[in-house]
Amino acid sequence: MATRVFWNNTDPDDPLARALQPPFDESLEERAVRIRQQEEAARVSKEIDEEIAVARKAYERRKRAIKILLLGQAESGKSTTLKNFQLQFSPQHFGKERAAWKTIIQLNLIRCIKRLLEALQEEWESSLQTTTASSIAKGKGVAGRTPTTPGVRFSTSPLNDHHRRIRMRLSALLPIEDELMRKLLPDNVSGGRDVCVRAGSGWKGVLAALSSNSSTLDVPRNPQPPPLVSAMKGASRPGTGNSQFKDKDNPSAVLAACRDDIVTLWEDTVVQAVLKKQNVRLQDMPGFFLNDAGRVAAINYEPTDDDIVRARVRTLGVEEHHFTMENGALPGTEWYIYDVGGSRSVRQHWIPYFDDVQAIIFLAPLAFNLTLEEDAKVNRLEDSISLWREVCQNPLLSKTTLILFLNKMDILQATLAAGIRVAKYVPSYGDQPNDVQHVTKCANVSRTLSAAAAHRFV
Ligand SMILES: Nc1nc2c(ncn2[C@@H]2O[C@H](COP(=O)(O)OP(=O)(O)OP(=O)(O)O)[C@@H](O)[C@H]2O)c(=O)[nH]1
Ligand SMILES: [Mg+2]
Repeated sequence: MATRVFWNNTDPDDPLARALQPPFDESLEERAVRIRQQEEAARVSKEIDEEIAVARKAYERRKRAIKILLLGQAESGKSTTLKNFQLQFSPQHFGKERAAWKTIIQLNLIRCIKRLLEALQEEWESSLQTTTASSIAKGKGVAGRTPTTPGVRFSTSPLNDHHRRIRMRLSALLPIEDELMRKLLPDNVSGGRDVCVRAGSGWKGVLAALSSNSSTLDVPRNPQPPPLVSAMKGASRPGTGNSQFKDKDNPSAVLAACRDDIVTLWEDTVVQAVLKKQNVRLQDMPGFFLNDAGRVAAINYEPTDDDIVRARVRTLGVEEHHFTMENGALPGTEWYIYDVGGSRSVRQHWIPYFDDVQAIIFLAPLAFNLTLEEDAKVNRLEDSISLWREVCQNPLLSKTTLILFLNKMDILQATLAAGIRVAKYVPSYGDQPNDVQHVTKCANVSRTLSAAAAHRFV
């Protein structure tokens, strides 16, 4: 058998060749061992050569690929832009992630329900009163009942026992949320009201596996009566072989069991009045799916493309998305899109990506009446403007193409149509007309920035 050796110099004066010479008195066994070692060394060397060739090819491919960095404050729409891009130009890749998004959408719905239940709880607590002789005389009491003894606590809320019962049943969704969040973020980072994911943690794989496992569970197609009730009473125990134990950990089954309650509670006029009174606009929450609850909470729910685009996860860190364009102007080209977290505490992680991308797409939502979630003193529009200014003036980006997307136009139009005045929230806006055209012009500060103006697109 031919043996490949590292060093093939047979010059007797060469010190390395001399050192590698087999000893004169080498036995047959020693020779066999030596040859085996040489063969092993040759195999390892070949493997290393192949790995280097693969890495070089990947490096060349990456060098030729189009690399884009998405920037902007939290909730500016970076991940949504990425999803829209994938949906448009790489639909097969987009479709493969459907299972992971299903769980995120279910979590988004559960978060909305949680906020709704909190608002109801606040209403009950704020309406609690203690009877006094005068309140009894006025006939005040719990819906339809008049307390007759002074010192008894009662509620003056229009919410009644029917709402209370629904709320109790829906509270079974909360442990599901905790459990899913533990699987998504084992280090338990709080994302405030949002579902969070850590970049590079393989969260889509974790969720896709969860989603396919839960669809193979023995779940009732028409959960009547809801399995949830027995789960809440602790009737199902592990090891009993009762499929209802599995159901209580399965988001699809629990949501299906709660579906009618969710729809009933959300559509209830008294509940809507309470939300209005408390100034709680759940429809403005990122990842709002209560209007779709009948569909999303169905046992056989499959997310639509639109659901996936609307789903909300807060990005922590920087996520690299690599895909090949399937259609469009450049089919077959490889793209790397970096999606970053936008909240103030994570913006320092953007810098290492600055010198490796050809273009930056900067998302600036025209949310003039909102403040940052991480700092309620900072107006979102003003933050976007100063952030865009910093990006434009960064010397590391002097050769990078910068593209400004003025985002969430639909929200701007609705806000202006509701008569909300920009100057009230952004004093520097002055007495300019309160219309889309002027707000857009105000946000487009790039015109005033001198640095590398040739590379700015708006
Ligand atoms: N109405 C409306 N909503 C939008 C638009 N673009 C994005 N959204 C919503 O805004 C929310 C935040 O969008 P994301 O894309 O998750 O924001 P992000 O910039 O990635 O946020 P972080 O990951 O926290 O930095 C989501 O619920 C989106 O559905 C838009 O043009 N109009
Ligand atoms: Mg994001």
